[in-house]
Amino acid sequence: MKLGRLNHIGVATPSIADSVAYYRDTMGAVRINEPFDLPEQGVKVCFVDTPDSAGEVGKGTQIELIEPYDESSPINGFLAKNPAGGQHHVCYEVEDIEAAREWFEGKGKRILGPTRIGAHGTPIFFLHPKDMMGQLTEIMETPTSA
Ligand SMILES: CC[C@@H](C(=O)O)C(=O)SCCNC(=O)CCNC(=O)[C@H](O)C(C)(C)COP(=O)(O)OP(=O)(O)OC[C@H]1O[C@@H](n2cnc3c(N)ncnc32)[C@H](O)[C@@H]1OP(=O)(O)O
Ligand SMILES: [Co+2]
Repeated sequence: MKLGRLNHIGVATPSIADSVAYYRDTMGAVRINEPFDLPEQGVKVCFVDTPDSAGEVGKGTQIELIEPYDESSPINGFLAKNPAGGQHHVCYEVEDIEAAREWFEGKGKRILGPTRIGAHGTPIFFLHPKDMMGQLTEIMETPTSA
């Protein structure tokens, strides 16, 4: 498996509206996308775009703001421990999601649940933070338009 680009950093928040104000007013983000619900993943989502090395906004790593969708959200435990929110996961792209799954399985890493469709419309899976140097790690297949 070949590690791809850092697609996004997931940031858990009790309020996407408050986080949007922070990225706009304190961090000077020039493009913040419309929030949307992803009930099948138990979260509300909002992407903050950063520029790539050429300065092109929308081509760089994104900040993925995630707020619980309901009481069964997978991020409720994290927010109970970190009520103000904080860095929740890192997400790397790969060319072939099934090959990546086999790669991590072969290394004895715990995969959290099935491969499913993520917020970018491509397949994703998660790896347990205790097997990944303390970081909850999301692996996503590179979008074909990228
Ligand atoms: C927007 C859609 C999608 C995308 O396309 O990008 C997403 O990103 S969705 C993001 C939300 N979804 C997920 O996080 C799914 C995967 N997560 C899980 O299955 C669980 O959250 C979890 C990682 C298994 C944690 O479950 P939880 O019940 O909250 O905690 P535990 O008590 O079981 O935790 C065990 C252990 O791990 C530590 N921990 C928990 N979360 C994190 C984290 N985000 N980063 C680092 N460490 C984490 C936790 O503190 C426990 O440690 P100890 O206390 O030392 O036992
Ligand atoms: Co994510």
